[in-house]
Amino acid sequence: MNIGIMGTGYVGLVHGAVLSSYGFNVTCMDVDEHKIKQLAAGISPIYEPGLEQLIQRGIESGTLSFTSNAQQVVQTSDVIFIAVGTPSKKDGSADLSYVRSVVQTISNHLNGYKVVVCKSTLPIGSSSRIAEQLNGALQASGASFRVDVASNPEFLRQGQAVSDALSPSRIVIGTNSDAAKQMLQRIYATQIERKVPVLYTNAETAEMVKYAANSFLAVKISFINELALLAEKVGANIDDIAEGMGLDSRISPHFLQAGPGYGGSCFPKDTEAVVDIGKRNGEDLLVVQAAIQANKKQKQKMITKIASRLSFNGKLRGRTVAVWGLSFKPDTDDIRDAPSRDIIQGLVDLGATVKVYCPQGMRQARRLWSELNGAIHYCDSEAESAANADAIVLMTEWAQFRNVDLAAIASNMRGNRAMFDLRNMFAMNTDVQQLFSYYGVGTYSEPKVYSLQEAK
Ligand SMILES: NC(=O)c1ccc[n+]([C@@H]2O[C@H](COP(=O)([O-])OP(=O)(O)OC[C@H]3O[C@@H](n4cnc5c(N)ncnc54)[C@H](O)[C@@H]3O)[C@@H](O)[C@H]2O)c1
Ligand SMILES: O=c1ccn([C@@H]2O[C@H](COP(=O)(O)OP(=O)(O)O[C@H]3O[C@H](CO)[C@@H](O)[C@H](O)[C@H]3O)[C@@H](O)[C@H]2O)c(=O)[nH]1
Repeated sequence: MNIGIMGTGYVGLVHGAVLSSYGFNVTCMDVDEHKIKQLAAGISPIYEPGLEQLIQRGIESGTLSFTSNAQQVVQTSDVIFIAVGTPSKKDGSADLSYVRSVVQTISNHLNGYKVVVCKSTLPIGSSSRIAEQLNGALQASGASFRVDVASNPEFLRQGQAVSDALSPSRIVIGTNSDAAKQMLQRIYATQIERKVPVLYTNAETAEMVKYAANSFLAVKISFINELALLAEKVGANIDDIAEGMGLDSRISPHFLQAGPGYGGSCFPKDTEAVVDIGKRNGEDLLVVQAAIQANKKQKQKMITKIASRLSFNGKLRGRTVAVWGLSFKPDTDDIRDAPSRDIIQGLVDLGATVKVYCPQGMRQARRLWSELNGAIHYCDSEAESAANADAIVLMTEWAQFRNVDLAAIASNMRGNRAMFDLRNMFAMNTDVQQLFSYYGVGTYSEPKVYSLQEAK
């Protein structure tokens, strides 16, 4: 079977590489020719553990290829996956311009029966509209064939995308077409044999499962983050609270890690999009709206917390803050909607000198946060960023931060040597807490008064 994938972002690339490892003939297509050249040379444009090796193996075995020739992909594929981005528009609704463009491209080149599979996260009803558009055009042109369209949302997590695609938590197949269903069963045969649960439903339900899952997880995070703020006030410990709650299997311990707020390429845009879909259908999704508001508040609270411990007259002029971690989570170089962006902006606005270090996120930050160039200083290591700093803000829980020589780092800092551990990485480590004026999230700590000479 020949599989075409339109869009080589996270989802297209990981999915394509995994399918090629199962022996399918996969061609990945993208309008970004630079990306295609890189990929054809076996270079992954994104940092994702295991992905580059998988791409190289696919190329070597001849099952994976890359092109910017859409016509060739459409015409040689039995199944075409749509995996282009669906970012947020300013009003929160999903920007479907990439989807529209790719559907038009598919429509222009159709030459026989195919199954078109929507992998992108799409507003409810999109797959059916795509089917209408494609089949309407075929009918108008007098073609003697039709296409089937299925919704097959993706649930992979960045940082563990390859293993998630190899062993997904579930496969959701939304279609009324038996032919499309059978084609997808063949594609996922390996996972189905391994007893991965499969949900067969209609396209609208499949599309909504994706928004429901992401917004529920976002609600869970905002819930624990709000309780973390309260825990700090009342002398309770949020990590213990999360453990105590999570031991109830109805609640589950997952996604109860308090932090600086959720970010990334999915939760922020998908929560906004589902609220927009609700409004268009006359339903106010109040719980999701509250999660979005709480997430904004959380980031602001982190800025206020840092400023209240470090500031002089509410300002941070003269203070130097080292930020560890820019990516929205560890093991990815993705900085889309990362909480670090808003928190760094808040610190810069208060006058702080901000030095940043991230194991993988700095290349993207230099490129995408150009407005911050000049306002922040990029460093080559944790130690360089913290040298002579008043505080470290641990923004993202990269595992390597556990292995740095924190005693040496603390000895090169100044003032009260504050550590704002926004991921509670060292919340159980009393040695680390003795090296710094330590502040976790949702962990009670006595306010410490900044004791060094005030900034000029
Ligand atoms: N990133 C994730 O972890 C993740 C997980 C599950 C679902 N999703 C969903 O999958 C979709 C893709 O997300 P992503 O993060 O992989 O996207 P992305 O923004 O990283 O990449 C999209 C790619 O599509 C390409 N593209 C745009 N227009 C095109 C066209 N007309 N033809 C061919 N290629 C085109 C772009 O050049 C880009 O390389 C989104 O709807 C997203 O919500 C993402
Ligand atoms: O207990 C938690 C768990 C996560 N986060 C934050 O939530 C965000 C998202 O994390 P995660 O869900 O691990 O990353 P993503 O790669 O964005 O994956 C989510 O978004 C994808 C795109 O839709 C889905 O496919 C995945 O199932 C869904 O988990 C990150 O900023 C995390 O730091 C927390 O603050 N606390």
